[in-house]
Amino acid sequence: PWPGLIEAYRDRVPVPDGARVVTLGEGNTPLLPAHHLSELTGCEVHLKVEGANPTGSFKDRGMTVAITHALASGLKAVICASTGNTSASAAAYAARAGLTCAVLVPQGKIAMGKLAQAVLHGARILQVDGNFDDCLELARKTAADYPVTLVNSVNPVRIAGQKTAAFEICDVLGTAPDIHCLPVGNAGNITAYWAGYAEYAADGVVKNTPRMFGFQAAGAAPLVHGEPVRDPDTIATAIRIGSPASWTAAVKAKDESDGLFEAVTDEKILEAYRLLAGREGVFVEPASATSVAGLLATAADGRLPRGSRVVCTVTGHGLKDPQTALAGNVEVEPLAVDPSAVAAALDLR
Ligand SMILES: Cc1ncc(COP(=O)(O)O)c(/C=C/C(=O)C(=O)O)c1O
Repeated sequence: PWPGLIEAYRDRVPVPDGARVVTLGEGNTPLLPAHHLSELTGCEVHLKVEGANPTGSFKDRGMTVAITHALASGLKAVICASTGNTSASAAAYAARAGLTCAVLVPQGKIAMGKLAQAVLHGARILQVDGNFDDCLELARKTAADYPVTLVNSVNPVRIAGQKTAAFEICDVLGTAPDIHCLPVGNAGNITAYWAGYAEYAADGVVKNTPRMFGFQAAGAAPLVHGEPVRDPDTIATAIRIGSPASWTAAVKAKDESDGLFEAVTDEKILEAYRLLAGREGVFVEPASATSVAGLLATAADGRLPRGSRVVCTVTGHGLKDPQTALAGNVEVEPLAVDPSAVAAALDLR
């Protein structure tokens, strides 16, 4: 059976000697061939389905390591700022470890599924009248002044855990992909992927590294503009971030990999969101569809060499944000009154 991420990559993920490993069986997520996207782009496209993690997003990869370290440190509480998924993951792993968890979330801008998770896992939820960046500043100040561990991705052990996604992709494909597409918010994940690919290449496990294609929502694209965005806004609330904490490392990953940052509109994000669920059978939250919206945009304007081996990370499960899933997307079928009505609804006549 899959032992969880730390045991699976013991020699590559640092944990304190004798530490009790806190795991929920995270990692080993599907790398799914995307037949429809491959046809559309003329590339060999795979989806790294991170919604399959225990709390429904890639955050679990970093949180198993961060909470294992926090428990070993003897401190009794952890804190994080979050647009939602980090808080859901921190709350779950803290509960598993018997630690108290405080989460700072932007008031009214957290998707319902994520809030439900933090509530049920028993986190102390503090809604901040501001955006994610304000939450992170408050979390950092609190962790500096009080005996509580900050478990945001500014904590390097989070990056150490998240780089394992790159290892899994290489272990399955036998090589690194030519191009890796992913959404970018606070920029911890693109930093972690690049660290993982570079580590595997440096150790000769793979012979190549991918170009890192980081995509941001047009209303929240500081890395694309080259300067912070004061009032970021996008329907993809998970990446509604104006000043990424891992800015420098993300730019380094983009430059070293000969990659790019590009913005995609909310409209294109929702198109990819519907296409993933409707044609590939993969239900992701809007921020996750940003990577596929970006893939399609670069394919459309000829920046994706045909036949390229591409991996798109889809970072969170669609159930995280049921409100967006149902907003204006649903033609409610008439009540099924008799078999002919059902047949009609299935166009079986
Ligand atoms: C579904 C989903 N997709 C992409 C991102 C962007 O990753 P980063 O570029 O590493 O920030 C997030 C990030 C969420 C938080 O930052 C948080 O939960 O506080 C996410 O939840």
